[in-house]
Amino acid sequence: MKPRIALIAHDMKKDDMITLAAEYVDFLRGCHLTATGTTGGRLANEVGLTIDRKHSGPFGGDLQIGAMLVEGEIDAVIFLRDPMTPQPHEPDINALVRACDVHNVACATNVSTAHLLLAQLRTASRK
Ligand SMILES: O=C(CO)COP(=O)(O)O
Repeated sequence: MKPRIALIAHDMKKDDMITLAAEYVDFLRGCHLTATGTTGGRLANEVGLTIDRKHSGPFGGDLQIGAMLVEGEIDAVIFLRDPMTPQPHEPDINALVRACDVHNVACATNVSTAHLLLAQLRTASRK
């Protein structure tokens, strides 16, 4: 089965997400990708990925992805959070990260961990 990966980035981290996705584009093309609205739009336009786009984070996108995760529909989350900027939907962000912990779903919240996670998933997919 294709890895099912959620990709989410706050505004100050979106450029990092684009760079990361471009680096793993060949692998990501073979995955089922879900993203919050604006992140997904940029990944589609700038990296050419096919993405299942949910609402923007502040409008419930994190919660939609959290609900998918609870239903067992997401294998890994790359969530590049901005720790320096207050977000209006902080409770939704915490709910998504908590859901990852509750359901033991891998969740990378910074670029270094995202590299480790994507590299591992890519290696596993080649076996
Ligand atoms: O706010 C977000 C995650 O909490 C991301 O939402 P967007 O991808 O729509 O900017």
